[in-house]
Amino acid sequence: MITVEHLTKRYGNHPAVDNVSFTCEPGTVTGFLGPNGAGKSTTMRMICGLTPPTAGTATVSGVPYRRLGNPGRHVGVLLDASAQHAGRTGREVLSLAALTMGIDTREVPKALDRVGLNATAAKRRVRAYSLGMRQRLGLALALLGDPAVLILDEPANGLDPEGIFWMRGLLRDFADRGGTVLLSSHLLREVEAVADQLVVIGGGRVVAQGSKAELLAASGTLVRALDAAALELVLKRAGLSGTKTTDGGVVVQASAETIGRAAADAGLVLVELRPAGGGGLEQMFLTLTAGDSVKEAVR
Ligand SMILES: Nc1ncnc2c1ncn2[C@@H]1O[C@H](COP(=O)(O)OP(=O)(O)OP(=O)(O)O)[C@@H](O)[C@H]1O
Repeated sequence: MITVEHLTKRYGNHPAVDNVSFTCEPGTVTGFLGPNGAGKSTTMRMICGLTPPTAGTATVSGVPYRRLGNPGRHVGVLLDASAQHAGRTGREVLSLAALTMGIDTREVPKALDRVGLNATAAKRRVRAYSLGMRQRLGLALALLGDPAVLILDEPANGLDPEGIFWMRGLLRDFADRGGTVLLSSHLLREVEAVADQLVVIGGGRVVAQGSKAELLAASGTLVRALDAAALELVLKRAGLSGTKTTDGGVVVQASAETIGRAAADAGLVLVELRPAGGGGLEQMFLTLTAGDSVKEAVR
């Protein structure tokens, strides 16, 4: 269980994280989504006691991270895949961590095997690892203490499609066995496939949160017309704000009927009018992070 209450971090006058609250329950994967600079890493660093918050609190299994005795046995953390000592081999990295956590070093080969690092890779120095291999090593390290909670910042970075598929399976299995996972990403497709819950952050603030199903259902209406410029004009005249999609549609925070009537009144031919949720999480993400008016609409 992770509980974040009113977490805030200001750098000078800049609010990197602004009054962020959410919980991650056992048995679930929570996707922590946001564009670059949204405040994901800063939030995760605060949860892990690495960055002191300006205000607010965060607990893991009911306790602030810094007060956890032997934290690696409670929570597995992967914040930066390149944080490992480049001169050590993968096996050395895990062996040292095992000694620190009081774990039998005979667990190390199993941990390497679990993340798909073979005996040759285990003997290589981390500086020779690809980013994907570093992510795998970071995951092995996070899982080594058999924790109940995983906190992973962009763990899919550098993994190939097969690696991403593998990681999803691993996280799903971890949650299905009662674990709690908080997983950040700016690549929405990655999270869509594995998360049950979503927290979407933009400009340091939570702009949407809830179950994936709820959020997709509440993501507005996608409309497309033969004449895109005329549609824009009609929406503007009807006082309907929208966000353009990359393929010529518009996502509008209004019902299909409202949009359809406005189009009919103007004699506009629509070629598509449907809940935007069917277009996937990416559309919702674009909508939610598009502008303040839209953010207000989802509060
Ligand atoms: N140590 C720092 N000093 C000053 N500003 C910072 C510091 N760390 C982060 N920031 C700022 O806080 C904001 C949030 O950054 P953060 O790294 O948390 O975002 P993010 O969502 O993790 O994005 P990314 O995926 O790009 O890392 C950004 O505007 C960033 O420039």
